[in-house]
Amino acid sequence: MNKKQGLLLVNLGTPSAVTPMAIRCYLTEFLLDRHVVDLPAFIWHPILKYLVLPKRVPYIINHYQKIWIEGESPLLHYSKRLINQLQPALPDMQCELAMTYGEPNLLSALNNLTSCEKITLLPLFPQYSTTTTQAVLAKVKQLIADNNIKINLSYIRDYADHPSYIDALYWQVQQAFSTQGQPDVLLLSYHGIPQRYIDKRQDDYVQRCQLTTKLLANKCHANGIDLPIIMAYQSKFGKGKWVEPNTSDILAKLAKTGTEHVQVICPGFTADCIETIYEIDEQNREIFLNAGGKQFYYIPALNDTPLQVKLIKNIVEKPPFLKKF
Ligand SMILES: C=CC1=C(C)c2cc3[nH]c(cc4nc(cc5[nH]c(cc1n2)c(C)c5CCC(=O)O)C(CCC(=O)O)=C4C)c(C)c3C=C
Ligand SMILES: [Fe+2]
Ligand SMILES: [Fe+2]
Repeated sequence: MNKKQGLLLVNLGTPSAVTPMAIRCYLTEFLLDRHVVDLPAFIWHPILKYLVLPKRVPYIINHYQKIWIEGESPLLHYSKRLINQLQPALPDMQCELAMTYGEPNLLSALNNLTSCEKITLLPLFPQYSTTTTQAVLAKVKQLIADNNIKINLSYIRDYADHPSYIDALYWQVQQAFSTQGQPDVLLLSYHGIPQRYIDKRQDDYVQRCQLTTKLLANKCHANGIDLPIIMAYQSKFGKGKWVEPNTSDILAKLAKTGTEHVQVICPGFTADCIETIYEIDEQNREIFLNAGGKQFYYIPALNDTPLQVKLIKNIVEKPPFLKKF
């Protein structure tokens, strides 16, 4: 039986294998998207091909190798598990997963949903950014036009301040504190973006991250968690100024000024991936401990937990900013 309603979850994308070719393919598609890198093509294309990829692919492949789970990238692994948990929780909806770049393919997911009367598109980026959410929206629009797909599609711009999202983060923090003890500082680390996108595109990403931080901090403080809750931006890529402060700088500074125990949560990542498992839990852990810190704990992403399933169910049932395509 065809379901009347459809739900399309879209995450970023990840290499399909830990081979130089697969990683090169993934990075090429991702980094050629003008929502991600906006440099003029005649400058950026040769830089990417002759400078960035020959350096980045051999560097990043070792890190992907270490984090690979059951034959696939963690981002894909957790996103697939999430959709499998979500489908029985939303029995009247047909749930599909796609990636902006690579597989599962966005066009196939759209085609699978054409028999639904109403479809909700939820980009899995809690904080809107032109580099992620807008990239999904533009690609979906293009695919619909190019393939003459007839669907009734609405989208959720983001859910940075959705009460169920703040609740889910709060419970994740609570759980960490009850198993690891309360740290001296809780650091919220969000993926960074180039500063010029904030200025040129009126991207409100930073405001959306600040709002999540404020609401989560209020919730923690209202529930008797009395410690500094701060935020920073990670994963700087390439030259040029990115939004600040930088996560690694903050962790080094905290350790040098006497903070012994830090816990880090990455609220912008719906699924654990190279940027959390390697960059935060390995690279930034080392930075903190080498600078004199004593205890570091990375609080996992919501992944396929019941908290995440409930969160998405609530968002879909009470959507914020539902917009027509
Ligand atoms: C100019 C480059 C980049 C921008 C802008 C950017 C924004 C951005 N990215 C995410 C989420 C993820 N990024 C991931 C990996 C990743 N990101 C970049 C570059 C930019 N990201 C690169 C080159 C990579 C690949 C890994 C690497 O070489 O370091 C991932 C993980 C993918 C995986 O396979 O695990 C996620 C998720 C957000 C939310 C964001 C802006 C808000
Ligand atoms: Fe990224
Ligand atoms: Fe990175």
